Amino acid sequence: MLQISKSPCMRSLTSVEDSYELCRKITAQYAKTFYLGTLLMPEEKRRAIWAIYAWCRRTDELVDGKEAAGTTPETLDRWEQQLESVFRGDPVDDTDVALVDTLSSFPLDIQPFRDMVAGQRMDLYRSRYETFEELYLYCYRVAGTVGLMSTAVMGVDCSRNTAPWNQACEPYLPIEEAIALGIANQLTNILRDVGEDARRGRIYLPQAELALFNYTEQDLMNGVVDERWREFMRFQIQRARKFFTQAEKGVRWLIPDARWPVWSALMLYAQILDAIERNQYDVFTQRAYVSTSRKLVSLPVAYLRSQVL
Ligand SMILES: CC(C)=CCC/C(C)=C/CC/C(C)=C/CC/C(C)=C/[C@@H]1[C@@H](COP(=O)(O)OP(=O)(O)O)[C@]1(C)CC/C=C(\C)CC/C=C(\C)CCC=C(C)C
Ligand SMILES: [Mn+2]
Repeated sequence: MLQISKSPCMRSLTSVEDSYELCRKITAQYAKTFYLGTLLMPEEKRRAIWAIYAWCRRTDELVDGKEAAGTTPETLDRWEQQLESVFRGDPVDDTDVALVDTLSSFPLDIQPFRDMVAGQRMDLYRSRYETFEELYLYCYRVAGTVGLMSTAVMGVDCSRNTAPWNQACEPYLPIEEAIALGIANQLTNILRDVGEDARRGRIYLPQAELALFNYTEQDLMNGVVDERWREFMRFQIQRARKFFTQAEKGVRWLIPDARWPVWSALMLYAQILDAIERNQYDVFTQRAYVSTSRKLVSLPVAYLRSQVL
C-alpha cells in the first residue's frame, strides 16, 4: 500500500473517493493519535488531512520503513518528481489522486513538501547531530512542515482580528506556532524512540548536550538509566514542553472547527512526555504510550480548551 511506483502507471488510477478511503486506511493504520484528531474535523478537511498524512507517511517510510534498505538519493529524487507531477495535477498512483483533489480545494504550497523530502534525505546520510540547532533543522523539515501543511487545510480565523485598522481581514498567521507543534511532536517522538533509533544506529539527541551531562554514546547504546540520564531527559522534556506551550498560543487563531482536533492531537502527543516520566525515563526497555482511557479523558478537556483558550 505504501510502495512507490517503480514505473509510470499504465493502468487507470482509482477514483477520488477510493483514493481518500485508501488515505484514510493509511492514517488509521499508522497513526492512531492523529486519526482520532481528524475524526473531530469536518469531512472535507478530514479527507484533506488524510491525503497529506498518506503522502507524509509514504515519504517517511521510504527512509524509515520496510523498503528503506533499497532507498537511495535517486529514490527521493524520483519521489520529488512524483510530487511535482501531483502539483501539476497529474497523479502517478492511487494515493496521489486524493492529494491532487486536496490541492484543488486548499492553498497548499509545494515548499513544505519539498522540505520534508530534504529532511528524509538527512536520514539517508546522517545519523548524529552535534548541536540542537542542527537537530532543529531536521525537526523543521520532517515535522514543522507538517504543521504548515495542516494549517493550510484547517484555515485561519479572520474574525479574531478586531483591530479597527485591520478591515482588510489580514489574519494573524500562526506560522511559528504551527511549526512549534511539529517541532514539539518530533522532539517527543525522538525521546520516545531513543532505544529503537539507537538499535538502528541513529542518535538524534545532540552530542554536545549528552557531553554536558557526562553521558556517553556507549552509555546510550548500553541503555544506561542513571541520574546523569534522568537529568539529561528532564532537560530534553522541559524543552519539548516549551514548544508545546508556544503551539498552544496558536490554536486560537485557527478556524473554530479546527481547534478541538488540534488541541486533541497536541495534548495526546504531549502526554507521551508524561509517560516517559512515569517510566522513570527508561526509554530503552519501555515504550512510552498514552492509554486509550487517558486519550478519551483528554478529548473533553481539549474541547473545553478549544472554546476558551
Ligand atoms: C490532527 C492533525 C491536524 C494532525 C496532522 C496529521 C498529519 C498530516 C500528520 C503527518 C505526520 C507524519 C507521518 C509526518 C511524516 C514525518 C514524520 C513521521 C513526522 C513525525 C510524526 C510522528 O509520526 P508517528 O507518531 O507515527 O511516529 P513514527 O513515524 O511512528 O515514529 C511526527 C512526530 C511529526 C508530526 C507533526 C505534526 C502532526 C504537525 C502537527 C501540527 C499541526 C497540526 C499544526 C497546528 C497548528 C497550530 C497553529 C498549532
Ligand atoms: Mn519515522
